Amino acid sequence: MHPKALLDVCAELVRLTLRFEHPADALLARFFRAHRGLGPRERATLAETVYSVLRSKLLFEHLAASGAGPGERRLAILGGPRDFLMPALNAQEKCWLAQCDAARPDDLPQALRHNLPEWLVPPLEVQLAEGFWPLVHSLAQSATLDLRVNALRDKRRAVQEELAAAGIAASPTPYSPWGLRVTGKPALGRLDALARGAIEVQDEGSQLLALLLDARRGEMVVDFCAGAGGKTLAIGASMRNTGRLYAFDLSAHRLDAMKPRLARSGLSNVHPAAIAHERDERVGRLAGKIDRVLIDAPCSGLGTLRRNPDLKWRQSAATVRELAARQASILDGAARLLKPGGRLVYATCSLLREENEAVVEAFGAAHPDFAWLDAGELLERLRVERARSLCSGGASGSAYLRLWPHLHQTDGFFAAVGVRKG
Ligand SMILES: C[S@@+](CC[C@H](N)C(=O)[O-])C[C@H]1O[C@@H](n2cnc3c(N)ncnc32)[C@H](O)[C@@H]1O
Repeated sequence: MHPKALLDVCAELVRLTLRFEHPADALLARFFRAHRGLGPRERATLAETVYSVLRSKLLFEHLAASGAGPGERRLAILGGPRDFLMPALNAQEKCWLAQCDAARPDDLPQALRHNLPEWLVPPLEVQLAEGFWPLVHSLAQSATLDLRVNALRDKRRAVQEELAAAGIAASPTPYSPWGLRVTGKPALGRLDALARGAIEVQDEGSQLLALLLDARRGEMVVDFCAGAGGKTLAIGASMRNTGRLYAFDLSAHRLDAMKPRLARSGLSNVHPAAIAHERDERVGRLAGKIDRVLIDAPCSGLGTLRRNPDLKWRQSAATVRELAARQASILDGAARLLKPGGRLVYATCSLLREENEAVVEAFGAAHPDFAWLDAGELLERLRVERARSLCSGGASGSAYLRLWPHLHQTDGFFAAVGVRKG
């Protein structure tokens, strides 16, 4: 496609994305399905432009206030990869872009440097203090590409060698015993390791949540908010394909997406089931019978801003408040499943205390029949390197798993581990 035409398409996609009617990744996927003729380079340019505009929206809107032509075209010019789009610009646009590039970030107001919505800044500043700006900088980077090796199928070392033979460099993840971190963003679609279920794409942080549940052979386990099964697959493998693993979710559609992954993985201990709500009859029937429950609660997703920068504009203080109420209700419903001595892991990919510590601490205050385990100590016992550096909170300073992009190069995650007293 000629750069001029490509810039027009970039501008149109920016316009559609900034309506925030659909998640950016879904919008792009639909657009690419409808325009199958687009090559990999063109797709990459379009995606990079849209994501860059979402990441730096406040700054770009400020810069785009000068210049001429439609606003979304100016935003697309600011966000687009320079080498590819430069030939599409007229002389006036080139001159304007050079002026924009000359703006010194340090001279700009804070909001144009952090590019976060106003409501999100105080809770992050309070929590992170001097870590606030390192977090901001890490959110401007793209996320790493991590794989989880399915221990039922292969050893991590063997898969690493297989990838190397295919020209893909990968090294063991620093914390997860199952993970490989791939160098760059190679296409993985045609790899035999993927087809035979030896690997799944999964952020190292997600792997650590499944590890923390520590589900054992022969146990009765529930993945309460299983979605398309990212963590279900990891838990099923850690149970060595024994026992019974129920994968619950409200969305039958998401559970359906788990099926081909399950088939590849070789797991036969997983039982997906759609539930209507957290007090569903199915949940009631299993009350008091379950050894371990993972509650990977629906959340604001603010820990995944490197991958989903639109979330910071789609969420608000009000949606976070609503989510916190839903999370409390789901935790309450799911906890009933546990038998005495049974363990729950409550987890989110949110950065906010309101969806994390506050939910768990309110639940703890209302349920004296639950004791709380130290996540740092548990991960240490599971032989995770520098386990306590992944955790914070409580008297020990390592009560909760608390992963941050700027500290751990994972998505942001929270997890707390509770046990029903015997
Ligand atoms: C964070 S996502 C889960 C991601 C999934 N565990 C994974 O690893 O791929 C949260 C999921 O919770 C589901 N959900 C929302 N409300 C629920 C409820 N009341 N009971 C069970 N699942 C629920 C959503 O449909 C969504 O799939």
